[in-house]
Amino acid sequence: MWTSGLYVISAEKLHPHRSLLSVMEASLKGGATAIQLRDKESGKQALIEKARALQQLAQRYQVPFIMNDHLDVALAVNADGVHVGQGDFPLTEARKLLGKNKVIGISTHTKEEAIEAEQQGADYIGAGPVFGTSSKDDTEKEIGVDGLKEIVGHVSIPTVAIGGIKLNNTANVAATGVSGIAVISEIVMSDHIEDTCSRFTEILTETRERDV
Ligand SMILES: Cc1ncc(COP(=O)(O)OP(=O)(O)O)c(N)n1
Ligand SMILES: Cc1nc(C(=O)O)sc1CCOP(=O)(O)O
Ligand SMILES: [Mg+2]
Repeated sequence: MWTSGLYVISAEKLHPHRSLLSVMEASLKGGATAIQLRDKESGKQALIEKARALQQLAQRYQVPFIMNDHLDVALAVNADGVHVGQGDFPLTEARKLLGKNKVIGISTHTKEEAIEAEQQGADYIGAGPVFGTSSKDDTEKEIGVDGLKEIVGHVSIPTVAIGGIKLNNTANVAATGVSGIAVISEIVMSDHIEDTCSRFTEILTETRERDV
């Protein structure tokens, strides 16, 4: 299942000297199991062009491409899914427009939000921020590994941990029983993206093998 791995989220402004496509392709070469376009700056036309290019790239690597926030862009490029936040397009309305075969993920910060997300038919939840992050301005309070563990224990759909996830804390995050992890800065700002992604994947696998 793609949610059981490394979900890489874009942040073009963090790598001004490398293109969006080269960064995301390096992530895929390193083993990313899903990619998301997260872009708070571009207008709709540019978003559609970037999303279309990433959808085609993801298809070549046979992983899902998820569009953040913009359901209309997801529909325009036939993305594999959309990720919405608590204040974004309502999940139940998104499902009516996207149908049951597309992926819908939603951000959650508490066990109550996670339970509601599952009841409303989310395919996965993003749970965070686990740790402090500088990649998003308006985050909720850090939930820590204990908060993450609590969320994981209350839902059966896959939980993807997000927020401040680095190589040096991934083993602790993975030990909570999360399905996978979503990462921005540690990957897109890396000088060796492919190797960094491979290392994330190794740590996830090692932790799972140790904990069975
Ligand atoms: C996998 C994943 N989890 C959480 C988020 C955050 O979504 P949201 O709360 O809507 O915040 P923005 O990313 O839109 O600023 C995410 N994008 N992906
Ligand atoms: C996009 C996003 N959403 C979060 C949430 O808690 O919902 S934290 C976050 C930023 C994650 O970036 P980094 O891996 O650089 O910390
Ligand atoms: Mg959002």
